[in-house]
Amino acid sequence: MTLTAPTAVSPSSARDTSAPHRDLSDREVALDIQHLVKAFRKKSGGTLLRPQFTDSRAVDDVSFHVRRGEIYGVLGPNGSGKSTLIRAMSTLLIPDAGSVSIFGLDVVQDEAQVRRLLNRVSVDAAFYKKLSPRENLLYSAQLYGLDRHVAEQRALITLRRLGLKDKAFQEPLEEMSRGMQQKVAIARAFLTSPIVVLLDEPTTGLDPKSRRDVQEFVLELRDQHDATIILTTHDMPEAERLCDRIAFISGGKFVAEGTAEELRTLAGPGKTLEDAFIELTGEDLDHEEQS
Ligand SMILES: Nc1ncnc2c1ncn2[C@@H]1O[C@H](COP(=O)(O)OP(=O)(O)OP(=O)(O)O)[C@@H](O)[C@H]1O
Repeated sequence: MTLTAPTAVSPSSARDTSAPHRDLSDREVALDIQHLVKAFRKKSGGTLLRPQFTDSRAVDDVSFHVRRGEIYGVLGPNGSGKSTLIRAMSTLLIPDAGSVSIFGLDVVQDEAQVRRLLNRVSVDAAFYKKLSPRENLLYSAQLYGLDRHVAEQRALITLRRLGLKDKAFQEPLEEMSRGMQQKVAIARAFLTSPIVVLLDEPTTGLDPKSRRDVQEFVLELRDQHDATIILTTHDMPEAERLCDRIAFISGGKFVAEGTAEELRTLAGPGKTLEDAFIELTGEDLDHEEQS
């Protein structure tokens, strides 16, 4: 199936839990992704001595743009290519074809400048687990070339905002819950005051309170810090609550893109976003998640 760009929006009788529609069409383009392809070599057969390999496209000819201040969601099951897309946008993977530009800078040609503009939070954030959040963040601040004092203050403000107690700032990370560690990962990403934030499944595995803390922080970033945010998720209510526009990804391809309401409308009257996802991709998000 090819990318469907919904245009006409008819009233939907489905329960509308989505973010209020904001018209961002006059804003400048923050991210422009054109025909992006990233493949990985996978063993496809042969023998132990003569293995055969084929290239499998994790991201397959994906094009989209995101406007300044927009929250853009990429919704798809496990293995659909979300993380690969985020890593290609954040200079961690070199695309095989196509381009990613961030405020006019190319992620391959202008890598150093791009890294000053963006930061990424991933579900598998790496830390020195025996050290405290404070020690981890000060170490990162040093790598970023930031003033220790400024970095510490900035990290404390973010952690407090995310609901972490000051006391936890000094405890070893290995003693903290996944939710708390994720908040530390977010605080670390914000040390550099990025204007583009790539959030790869920021709430996966979090308890409801931590999930809500993180979601509210994302909205605050958008409203108070003029950040442009790309967010991947499997979570339909999260996508509806946070995202101005959503893309459905399946098998490395964008299958549809639009506001939550537009996507629901594509599936028909009275349909939910989940119904739309199943109808447009032929996949069930929950089922994929379990498998
Ligand atoms: N470094 C790699 N080497 C080989 N194959 C990879 C690599 N990274 C990802 N893949 C493959 O690319 C495909 C897409 O993976 P990706 O991690 O981007 O999906 P995802 O949607 O983020 O999944 P999840 O929700 O489980 O994180 C999968 O088939 C995966 O096995």
